[in-house]
Amino acid sequence: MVIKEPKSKKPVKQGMLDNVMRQFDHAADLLELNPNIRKILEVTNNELLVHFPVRMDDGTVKIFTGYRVQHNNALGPYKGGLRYHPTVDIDAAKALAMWMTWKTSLAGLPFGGAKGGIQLDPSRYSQEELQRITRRFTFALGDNIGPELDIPAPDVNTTAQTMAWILDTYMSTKSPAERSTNLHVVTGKPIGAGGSAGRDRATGYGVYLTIKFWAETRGHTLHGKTFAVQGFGNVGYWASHFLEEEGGVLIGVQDASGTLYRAEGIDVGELAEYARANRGRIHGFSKASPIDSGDFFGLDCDILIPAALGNQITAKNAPDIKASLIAEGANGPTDVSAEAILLEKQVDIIPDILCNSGGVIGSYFEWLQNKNSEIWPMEEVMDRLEKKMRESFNRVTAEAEERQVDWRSAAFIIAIERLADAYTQRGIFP
Ligand SMILES: NC(=O)C1=CN([C@@H]2O[C@H](COP(=O)(O)OP(=O)(O)OC[C@H]3O[C@@H](n4cnc5c(N)ncnc54)[C@H](O)[C@@H]3O)[C@@H](O)[C@H]2O)C=CC1
Ligand SMILES: O=C(O)CCC(=O)C(=O)O
Repeated sequence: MVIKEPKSKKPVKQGMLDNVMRQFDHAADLLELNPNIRKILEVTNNELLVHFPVRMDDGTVKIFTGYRVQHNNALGPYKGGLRYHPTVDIDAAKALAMWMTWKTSLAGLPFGGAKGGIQLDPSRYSQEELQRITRRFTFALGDNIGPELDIPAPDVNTTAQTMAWILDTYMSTKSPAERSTNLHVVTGKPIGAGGSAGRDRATGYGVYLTIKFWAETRGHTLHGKTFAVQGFGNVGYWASHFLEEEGGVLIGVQDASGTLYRAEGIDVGELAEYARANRGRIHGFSKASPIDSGDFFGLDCDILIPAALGNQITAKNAPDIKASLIAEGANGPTDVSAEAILLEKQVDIIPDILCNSGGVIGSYFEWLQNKNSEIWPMEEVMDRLEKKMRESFNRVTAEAEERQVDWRSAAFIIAIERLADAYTQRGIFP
């Protein structure tokens, strides 16, 4: 199924914002979405940009720029990660916040969508500096975040530790009575600081589950299936770990430091151990061969898992892709023109808002446990996660079948319809 150009004539900007808007427009056209609801959903509710000073280890003061975009909260508090990366800007935050709105809606969660972060390269700062940067950013965000208002979580280059610093800083601004009841201001925390069992692996496990469901749908087994993963951080590692457990063979890996290939398979645990000792980088791992980064997406494998940044699969490299499945661990890894090429080639694509939704579902479980003073065991978290992922996957494939559209369009339609119902039932658009 080829994605048609949207009817609306907006200026075409390169980048993730253009991509998510085109995806939205396409689904809204298919749905014949009420034009008033369309107007609401195509804009963000709030966009916060903060500049804040931080003292560096050498005593100098540096000014940083942070962002938090709150796209929509019709279904519940704003929810979404914080990214620390040089490419973070207002448009990136807007695009990622919109994807969060569709993702939480599709998953049937009582959340809206937000995203943010800081424009920086974390590899240039010490841990102490990153802690001070995070604390000053949290202070600058002030009461624009909150457990019932906007709940951040980890994303690229932010971790459970980052969330713990945010929690601690946020708490320090509250009265003693509020301090014990605000643990759910962030999710993805370390377990000892109120985190949930399983949130660390929830996104990668969800990616693996959708691949497993895909294999069932197509009548395949995962045993012996070859896969390549771009990004060997939280999402890429855990997705690879679970796929390997099921008999999948990792033949290619790319991260910001390099690209590796081994036709006979790369041991996921060994590579992870190497990366852990090498500041998270895979470069220099001796049990696989370094290859040219431009050859990564054309690797001969069954499954490709982009689990790094947006707009990685483009019209330039899409024709080279040999995999029969793309499982989008990352947000927005495939641009609209690449998607048209891939669908024409009959490559299956599990869209990001479905494929990587295990993370925010895991975050919802953490938020619920904090709110209700509960602690769930790992098994319960993983069982509930699997149930929710299966429901979402089945709904998307059934909608796609019924409407004869691709999986991304079906996922967007389900997500937008839920939001449209919320606005209609509130009586705003009788
Ligand atoms: N952490 C989470 O729970 C969730 C993350 N995601 C998405 O998954 C993707 C990855 O996130 P995380 O694993 O959390 O981040 P991470 O910071 O743990 O790992 C990012 C990985 O991407 C690699 N990378 C960065 N730039 C690259 C480039 N130009 N080429 C190749 N590799 C590059 C890094 O080297 C690293 O291995 C992002 O798109 C994020 O938005 C989506 C849902 C939830
Ligand atoms: O866990 C969350 O709240 C959001 C994670 C995230 O940023 C994402 O799903 O893209």
